[in-house]
Amino acid sequence: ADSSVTATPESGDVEYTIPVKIGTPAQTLNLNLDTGSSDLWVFSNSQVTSQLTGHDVYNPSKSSTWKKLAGFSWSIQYADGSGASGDVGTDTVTIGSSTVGTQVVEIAKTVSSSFTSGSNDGLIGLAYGKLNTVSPVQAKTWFENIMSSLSNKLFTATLYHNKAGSYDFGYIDSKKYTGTIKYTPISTRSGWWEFPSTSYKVGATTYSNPSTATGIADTGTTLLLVSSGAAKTYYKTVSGAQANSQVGGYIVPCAKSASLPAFYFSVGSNLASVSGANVIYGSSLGTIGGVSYCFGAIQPISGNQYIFGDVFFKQNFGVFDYGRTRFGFAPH
Ligand SMILES: O=C(CCCl)NNC1=[NH+]CCN1
Repeated sequence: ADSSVTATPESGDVEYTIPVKIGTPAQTLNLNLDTGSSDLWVFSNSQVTSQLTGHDVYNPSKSSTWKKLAGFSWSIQYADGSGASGDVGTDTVTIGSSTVGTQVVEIAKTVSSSFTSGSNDGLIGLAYGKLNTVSPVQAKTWFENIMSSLSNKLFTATLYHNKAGSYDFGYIDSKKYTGTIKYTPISTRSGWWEFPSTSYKVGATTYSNPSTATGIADTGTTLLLVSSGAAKTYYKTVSGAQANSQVGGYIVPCAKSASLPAFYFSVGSNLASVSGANVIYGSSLGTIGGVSYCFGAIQPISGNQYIFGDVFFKQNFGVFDYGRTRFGFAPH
């Protein structure tokens, strides 16, 4: 059955979690819906208790429908250096009113410090199953398991700054965006929701990326990670902006002044944009010369696979169309 679930921004819009019901009776955990990975893993009672403070925990021994997969394991490292690993089983997993009766659930035995101190109780990865880390047999994602029961094999993302949004499964709610949805074919070779991103625009000038440059639509990444050239070109136009090695990236004056232009970047053959106001990320890091500075939402990444994270989705409705191997967006 098609369904919708609330997407809650964790502090500072660092990530967006959804309530996921696992097992019988249902144990509800708040998972980070991550279109940049493909493992469904949860905090569990297999971890040392010092890792569990402040988290909801899945205890498979309390679920009558849990089945352990003996000899299976998982271990994942994310691009931001965080990671987790543990054991594997199956159980019933419900999001909204959509239930997969036998979903591979990866229970954590250990997680890295950023997860211990973070606000999620695990991740639900909705990229392609080919990125799943379960061994010796890779697992399908929850979406790959549910999609044949949906009206359309797609899900959409509607995220906001500091306000509850939603993920919808199986349908497109035309009230959630403006204008028309622009689609681009996805190349599934890598397993990510990946498409060409060969240009960007700052002010009136359009610049080229390498012809092989791509971007991925990644709700599990907080910011907009672009080429070093694009970041440099953008911040050159922002009075007061600077690359700050102490902070580890570009910082900008927090005052929402008009001097922050929009940043445009190609998603396939269409241009997407992030407004200047959305380039100011989080709250003040401190003052320099009496001016309070904030972290920039546009930051450089090495290589030519850019990562369009939550900053993109705070301004654009996203359509992950698995059935037609395409990604679509429209301003919201
Ligand atoms: O790992 C990535 C980048 C894929 Cl290129 N996104 N997803 C994620 N989940 C937790 C931290 N980051």
